[in-house]
Amino acid sequence: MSPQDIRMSGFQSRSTVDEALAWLDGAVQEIPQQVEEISLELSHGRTLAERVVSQIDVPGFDRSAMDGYAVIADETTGASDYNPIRLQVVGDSMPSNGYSGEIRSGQAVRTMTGAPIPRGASAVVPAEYTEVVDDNVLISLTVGQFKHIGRTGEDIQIGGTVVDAGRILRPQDVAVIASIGQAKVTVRKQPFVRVIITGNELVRPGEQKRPHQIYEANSSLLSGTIPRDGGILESVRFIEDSESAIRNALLEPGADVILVSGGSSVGAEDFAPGLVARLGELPIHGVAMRPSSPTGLGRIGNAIVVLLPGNPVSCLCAYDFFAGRAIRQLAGRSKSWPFRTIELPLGRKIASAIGRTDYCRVRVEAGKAIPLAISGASILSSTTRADGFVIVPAASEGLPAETPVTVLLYSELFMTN
Ligand SMILES: Nc1nc2c(c(=O)[nH]1)N[C@H]1C(S)=C(S)[C@@H](COP(=O)(O)OP(=O)(O)OC[C@H]3O[C@@H](n4cnc5c(N)ncnc54)[C@H](O)[C@@H]3O)O[C@H]1N2
Ligand code: MOO
Repeated sequence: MSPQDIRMSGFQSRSTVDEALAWLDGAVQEIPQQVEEISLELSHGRTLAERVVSQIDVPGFDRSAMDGYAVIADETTGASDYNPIRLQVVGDSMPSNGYSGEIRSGQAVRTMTGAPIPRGASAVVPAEYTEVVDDNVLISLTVGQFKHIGRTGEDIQIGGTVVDAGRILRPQDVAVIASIGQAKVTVRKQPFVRVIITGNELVRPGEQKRPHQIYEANSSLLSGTIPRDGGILESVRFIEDSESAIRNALLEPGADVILVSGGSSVGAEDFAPGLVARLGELPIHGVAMRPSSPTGLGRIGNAIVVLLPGNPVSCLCAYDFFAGRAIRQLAGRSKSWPFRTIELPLGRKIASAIGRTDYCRVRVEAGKAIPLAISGASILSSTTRADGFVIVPAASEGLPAETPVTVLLYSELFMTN
């Protein structure tokens, strides 16, 4: 056994969650930020790396906001149902095909929504307040200057910032960038995340299993959480518990983050910790938390490696505490939790221990956060019965019933940068 080999000897000491997070954030920050230029249609949900500045005014010309008649506003003064004003219709202004002349006193131009306002006109009277009589139009509404005219640059002005860097692009952000004629944007690269699933007892869903085998669930979990956090699932590799196979999967280039599920602990077949320590570094292995205490954090070259405990709840918990946070930051998102929260009183006490952070699944019922009774780290269904979770901080010995707590809601996502 190498000096770092703790197999079958147990964790000698554990890092605190804060220490683990501090190492992780530091390691992520050392990785140079990478950006790429992509076409606009592919940019939804991506993090904008450079602010977008408009080279044009939008609209680029004064345009009609109504179907109706472009007029000289002053000439409608006093117009009403009882006192319509007669103007001569001298032409049409259509979108993309404006009226080429200039309106003079006593004239109007039939105009459509979005069409350029003819020279000389200063307002639009909507069709509802007009009546056509031969070549003339009767106007029964008094309109002020620029009424129903969309002014040049009223939406976006030349040189104005349209969307700031750091924004996770929403559909309307992408649309506004399209509206200034830009077809590409520079965004943060998404990290490639490799998932290595270890465990000789695992069988893929859909296949036959023998009595002591179990169906593999963690890759199904991670293939949902990784894209949620802005990562790209590079590959899922199902690997036998053999040192050389795990070593190859760790060393192959192409991943920014490597998640190893299972084999994180101190069992005889738990090869991953020793390998990561020897191929790179594993400064965190064993965290004072429940579940997920065997979690490991390290790196090999520029790739961040997270050892996720095999127990599915621990896998989810360790992913959310550490892996997701790293992936979000690499994707240019916030390191904070991607869940909406609510404050509720606890329905029942939660036991904990000083020095240990607890991840406690709760149901929300009748305005209270009810801790789930059966909630061991192997009870995956506890996470589907739960609405969210409460974090009991290391400084706390536990929380009595009625304590106000913050519930992080699994199904209400909240993405920020
Ligand atoms: N001496 C010690 N033993 C253990 C400790 C410890 O501190 N000292 N910690 C325990 C805790 S806590 C956990 S969690 C586990 C984590 O161990 P591993 O990461 O090595 O996980 P495995 O042994 O491979 O698996 C644990 C459990 O989960 C099932 N599993 C594994 N992978 C999957 C998967 N992809 N899908 C579904 N289920 C999976 C596996 O069959 C086991 O039942 O270590 C304890 N031991
Ligand atoms: O992380 Mo293990 O967390 O409790 O079964």
